[in-house]
Amino acid sequence: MKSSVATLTHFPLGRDKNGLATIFDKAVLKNLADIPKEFEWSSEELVQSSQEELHHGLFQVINHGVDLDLIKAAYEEISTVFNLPMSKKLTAQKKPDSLVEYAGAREDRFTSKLPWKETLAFQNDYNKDSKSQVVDFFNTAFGVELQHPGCNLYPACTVDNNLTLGTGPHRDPTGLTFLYQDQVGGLEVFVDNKWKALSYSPDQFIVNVGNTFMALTNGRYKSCLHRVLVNKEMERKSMALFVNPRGGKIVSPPQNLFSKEEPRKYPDFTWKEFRYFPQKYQKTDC
Ligand SMILES: O=C(O)CCC(=O)C(=O)O
Ligand SMILES: [Fe+2]
Repeated sequence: MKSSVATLTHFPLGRDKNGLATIFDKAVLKNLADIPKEFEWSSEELVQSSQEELHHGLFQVINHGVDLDLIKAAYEEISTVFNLPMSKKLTAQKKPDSLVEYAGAREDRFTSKLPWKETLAFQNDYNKDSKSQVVDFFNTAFGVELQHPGCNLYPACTVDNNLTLGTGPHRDPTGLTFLYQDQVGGLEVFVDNKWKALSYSPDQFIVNVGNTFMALTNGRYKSCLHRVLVNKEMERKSMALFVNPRGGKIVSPPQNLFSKEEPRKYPDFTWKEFRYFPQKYQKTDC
């Protein structure tokens, strides 16, 4: 028998009683008989990418010095938050003066081809005591950098339609994205014209080159095309740290990275102008 929720007009999983908030509730999802059409990606998007030659722009990092117990504790915290009642989570929907933002299926940004996930984003300022080389680099290049941590929960997608994605193919607009995925796996990168799965390892961070870093290196580092598959049995959680320039800082590559033979590939831009462009046109949360 088909679930009646799939017949609601605007958003198949429903809205709150004020009509403002998207309901993307794993308790409801597990009873769906069909995947709502908003979550179906086209077969091209599932298989292909562009013709250009791609370097994958992704690094797997171990020996990073982050305590595994800290990662575990962060995961427990994420579970606590995502397991809160839906009514509580919806109170953290985007408000103009809030740094915390909860969203279900990102329906606030897209109305079709939705990602099968809930997200919680927040913001923290640069830690001046940090000894990290990456932070130092961004600090030198951009003055003071801004970090956006976020976490994702991908509910199990029990209906087997082969068209639903946890996160659709996209490149992050960021400088760099640091990612941690759990044992469920599902993160894939497009390399040598194929999607390649990234295996899970408890001590592994994944670093993606984003479009801003690509522009900063005049295209020497390619930004990474990636996506996340859904899992039929298990829910998946991931944590991301998006490292970006301060809003008003102009992103411009150093002079020695371009010449007559190797001209500028991208115009100057500020992160403030740039960040909302991919949010509008691509499936990404950064
Ligand atoms: O959940 C993940 O592993 C990746 C999420 C992602 O690509 C993003 O938030 O930009
Ligand atoms: Fe991403």
